[in-house]
Amino acid sequence: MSDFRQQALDYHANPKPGKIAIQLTTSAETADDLSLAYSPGVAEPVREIAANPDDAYKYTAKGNLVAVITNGTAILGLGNLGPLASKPVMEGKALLFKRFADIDSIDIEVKHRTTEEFIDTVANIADTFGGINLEDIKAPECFEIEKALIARCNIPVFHDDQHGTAIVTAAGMINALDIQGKDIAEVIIVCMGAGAAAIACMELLISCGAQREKIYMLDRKGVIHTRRDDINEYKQRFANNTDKRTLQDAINGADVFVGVSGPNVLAADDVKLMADNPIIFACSNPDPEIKPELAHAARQDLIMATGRSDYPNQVNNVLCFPFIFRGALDARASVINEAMKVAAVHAIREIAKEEVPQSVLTASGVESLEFGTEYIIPKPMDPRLLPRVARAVALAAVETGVARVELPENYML
Ligand SMILES: NC(=O)C1=CN([C@@H]2O[C@H](COP(=O)(O)OP(=O)(O)OC[C@H]3O[C@@H](n4cnc5c(N)ncnc54)[C@H](OP(=O)(O)O)[C@@H]3O)[C@@H](O)[C@H]2O)C=CC1
Ligand SMILES: CC(=O)C(=O)O
Ligand SMILES: [Mg+2]
Repeated sequence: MSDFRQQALDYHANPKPGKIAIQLTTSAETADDLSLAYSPGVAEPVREIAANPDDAYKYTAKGNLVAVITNGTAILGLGNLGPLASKPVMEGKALLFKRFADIDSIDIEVKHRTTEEFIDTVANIADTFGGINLEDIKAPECFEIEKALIARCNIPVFHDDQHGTAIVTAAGMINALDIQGKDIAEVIIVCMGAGAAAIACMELLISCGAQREKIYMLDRKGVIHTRRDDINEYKQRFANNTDKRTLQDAINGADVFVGVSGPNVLAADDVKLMADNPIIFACSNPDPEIKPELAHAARQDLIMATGRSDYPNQVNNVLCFPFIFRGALDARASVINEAMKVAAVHAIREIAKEEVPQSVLTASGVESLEFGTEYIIPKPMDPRLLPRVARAVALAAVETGVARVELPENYML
């Protein structure tokens, strides 16, 4: 067994199995404590909440509690390995919520027969939580699931693989285009993958100025074009009126490659076909569409990003979901809307242009980081992400009328 594999297994097995636990927040030592925490004292908040459901935010952990919910149908780029196998990833998301935004979170892996059954299961438990982070649910079901749950729940429901990924991709892409001297409205974009992450990433890039007809989206069968009759309604939106059929057809002369598909689908020879100063976001986890070493060997003028922590330029939804939920929970937003997402894009990308704190350099094991080809986006452990992104998101919630509490004027300042 490789050293790294054993290290990863040991990390998950020790000192206790898994990565999260529950901690008490009040004293529960004495008989007096117990009479308050449990019977008879617990009856008092029960009565209050029964009379006024909003008091659940006052007397329970609801307001700082996010459920990470999956059915395990698209676990990273590993595919449909079922709910139980997805548990380490979901515990990982809970770890990240706590580590980066002090949000308590619990993973819930749901077995189900039909999409309706999944939706019912989540909708029926939603009131327990302050927010729901849907994770690793494959397309196209993920679109219907998220839409139905947003309609049925009065707390934010956010499919991280769609919107978290799109927000971070847009933030990194705007900066990368800036560095490469390219105009988002002019660039030819190849998107490998046509699932949850791909559709959301391309829609957000279009909102940021990219031209739909300059996007070539590919699934396992090749380019999605207007003469295909085997594509769902979500892929249909990206059907390009083109004669291009293969990855090689599409990437010839392309400025940008965004990979949200699977491992090793982009060859060094494909990279050589791209336009000058190309950008490659190979975001499949754990193994990217192309290894950075191979891509850099093929092109000197490249900006390269992956979803991983062990290469420069980590384009990963961890840069978004803890912070966007912090802002949404603090504003008690009823939803996470477009304005909140766009606010997150700009808050994230601006940080990369500023001087990097020493704590980030130390945690990254480097002497310096400066906005440029090897540093297009902040590191996840950057302490500025929490206040900046949460504030931008919460203010956007207030401005768009979805906040349900007043924010202190100096919130996160
Ligand atoms: N870095 C990050 O932050 C994130 C990265 N991702 C990565 O994106 C990938 C997709 O995730 P997600 O969108 O949630 O999953 P989905 O199952 O919703 O979509 C997967 C898509 O990728 C396509 N695909 C898979 N393998 C290949 C291949 N070999 N060649 C071409 N297309 C392929 C599928 O094609 P078809 O439609 O034909 O089946 C499908 O369109 C994963 O690798 C995941 O790790 C996802 C979220 C965040
Ligand atoms: C990062 C992530 O959410 C994924 O790869 O699915
Ligand atoms: Mg995911």
